[in-house]
Amino acid sequence: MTDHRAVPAPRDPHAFIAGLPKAELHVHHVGSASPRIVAELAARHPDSKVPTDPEALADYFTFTDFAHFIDVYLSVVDLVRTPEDVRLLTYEVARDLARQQVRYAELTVTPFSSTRRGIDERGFMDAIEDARKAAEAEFGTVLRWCFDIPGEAGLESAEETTRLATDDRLRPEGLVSFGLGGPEIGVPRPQFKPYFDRAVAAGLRSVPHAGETTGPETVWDALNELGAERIGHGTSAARDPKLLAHLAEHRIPLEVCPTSNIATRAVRTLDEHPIREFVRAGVLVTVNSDDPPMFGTDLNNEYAVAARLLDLDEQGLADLAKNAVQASFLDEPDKAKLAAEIDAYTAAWPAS
Ligand SMILES: Nc1ncnc2c1ncn2[C@@H]1O[C@H](CCC(=O)c2cccc(C(=O)O)c2)[C@@H](O)[C@H]1O
Ligand SMILES: [Zn+2]
Repeated sequence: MTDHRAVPAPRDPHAFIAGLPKAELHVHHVGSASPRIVAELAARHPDSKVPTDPEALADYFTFTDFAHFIDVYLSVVDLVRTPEDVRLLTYEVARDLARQQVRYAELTVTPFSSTRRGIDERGFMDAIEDARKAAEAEFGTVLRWCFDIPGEAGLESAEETTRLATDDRLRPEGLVSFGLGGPEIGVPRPQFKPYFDRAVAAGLRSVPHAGETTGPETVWDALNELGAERIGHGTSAARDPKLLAHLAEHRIPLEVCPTSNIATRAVRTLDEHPIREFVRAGVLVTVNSDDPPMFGTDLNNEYAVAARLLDLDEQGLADLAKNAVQASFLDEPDKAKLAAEIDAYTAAWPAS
């Protein structure tokens, strides 16, 4: 008779992941607008072209390529028109993070896209800060901001983003880092060096997107010209062994967003995703969700994807969550506290 106990059942990591305390380091503010939030904003602004029916919205969020993704992304940006819209979006995004046991998130915010659409800059800053404080008090999720330059919008957007991030009268308390997003093709990174220099001089950490849709040379530029301390995506680094060795040696973490890379067609299939190569090369890998509702994912699902691709058990998933804590811009005592919470959860698993 076969002893079925000898064949371990494939583990379902979902329950463990759902309760695992986590940190999210790469997630966009507008890109986190769930169907529920989109419907609420669209009800306020009925002239919008963004569909509100969840099925139609899922179709709308199917992208032919990265440029198409950005077009659709900007149509959702157009839904956010007043400081009260900004507050609603931010607060509701925090609620969705808290439901996934995300204790700490660095949310990438693009203030230029809002101020150029006519939202008052003071009103914008007050709205995100008000939502941040309410979310921490009510949901226990700590939010911090990364202000990013939408590179394709040109140096005017870089100047404006830098001003908003460094002017002491405007700069929000929760701001910790400075980024660069949008398309990379035709938008060379070195031109943003003076803006990153100013942001870093003002105490912000450098976290540009690089190597999402272009080759490893863009990641080198992000490191050498922009002083990157973490890399958003960095997917194409897998094609350059010297770069992988450099990232590993200098402990520059990658913010890997597997489902995003498939949805924007930056990578063909999950099985071809280079996350395994990154781990094999000793790079500090964090897993993140990028624009979760637009890509039909959430952070928990990204951890499940990583568990499959990296063959992780519960301890491996806990280590992945601790990578994000280590790579975060929390201070050391808060890092230690969150890492201890992850350890305690893992030690108590399976919870009785
Ligand atoms: N996977 C991603 N990879 C890269 N970026 C991503 C990703 N997901 C979301 N973003 C966001 O998309 C924005 C792009 C905005 C942009 O290009 C643009 C161009 C011209 C005008 C305007 C405008 O506002 O008028 C905006 C970025 O700032 C970034 O925060
Ligand atoms: Zn991103």
